[in-house]
Amino acid sequence: MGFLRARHDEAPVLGCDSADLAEVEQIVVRSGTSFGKGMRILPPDRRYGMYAVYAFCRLVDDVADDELGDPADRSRRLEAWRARIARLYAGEAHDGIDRVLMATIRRFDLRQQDFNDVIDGMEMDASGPVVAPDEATFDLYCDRVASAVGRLSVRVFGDASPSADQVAYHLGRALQITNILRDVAEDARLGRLYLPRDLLERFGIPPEPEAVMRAPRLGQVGRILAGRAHDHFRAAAAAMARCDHTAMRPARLMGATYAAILAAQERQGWGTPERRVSLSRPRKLLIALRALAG
Ligand SMILES: CC(C)=CCC/C(C)=C/CC/C(C)=C/COP(=O)(O)OP(=O)(O)O
Repeated sequence: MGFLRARHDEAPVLGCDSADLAEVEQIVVRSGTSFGKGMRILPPDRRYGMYAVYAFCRLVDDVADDELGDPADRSRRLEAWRARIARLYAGEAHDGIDRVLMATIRRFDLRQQDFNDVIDGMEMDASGPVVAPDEATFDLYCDRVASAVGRLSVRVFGDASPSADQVAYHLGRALQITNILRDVAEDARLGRLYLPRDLLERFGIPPEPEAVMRAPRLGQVGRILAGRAHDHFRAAAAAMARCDHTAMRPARLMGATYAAILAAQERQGWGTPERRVSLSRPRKLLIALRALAG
């Protein structure tokens, strides 16, 4: 694993063992996440720090999504994660993921509250399923599962300013709303429905996953939520302009990738939610080149 060190006389990445670093990296690689490229462009300490944050998110998300366990079992496992995070802040690490996470927390001064917010968001799924939440719950969910990840991420990227937290607030919501619109069918198969109840009611759509899939007026809801996502993408770009330009490169790339997914969804329309939109490889490359040139 010598490739994790640039030169023999250089300090190891985050002061961690290469086997521990490889463990968090593997979780990211196996996930095939759309956000992988955004992480890979970072310098080594920040890159592996982001891998650790993503690995944490993936693992708690897997608990929330585990259909084999019952809600009480999932909640217990999420509480175990909360205790595990508390132990990291007390200086206690037991395995490779713990060690890289602890190094990341210390190096980038990450806040325990943000980890707990992510766990609280997963708990909403674990004890759920979430079905047509009211607007306040919808916003809280987006804050916990996406903006809290953003609050951890911007610090790892290299900007801990209030403007960077504004980027996390808006970009997190923009990404999550886009993700919800793209994955309506996949979520419905799991009995989940993240579209806000108030909007569904406004267009006479029953707040049930299967009904939403067949609703002729789903497009009305889709267009309103897409409009909100665009507003958040714009507000995130305005906040980014007040941040460290280099630090925000991954945020620009992640935003551009998901903005393109939203645009593809809008082009496809809202009548065939079971057709999940995706971006071709050349398209992704072009998006990356444009986002990084800016
Ligand atoms: C500054 C800032 C806001 C940084 C980004 C924070 C961030 C990565 C939030 C994630 C929200 C989200 C839509 C997760 C889905 O991930 P996934 O890996 O399942 O996505 P995929 O299905 O598209 O691959």
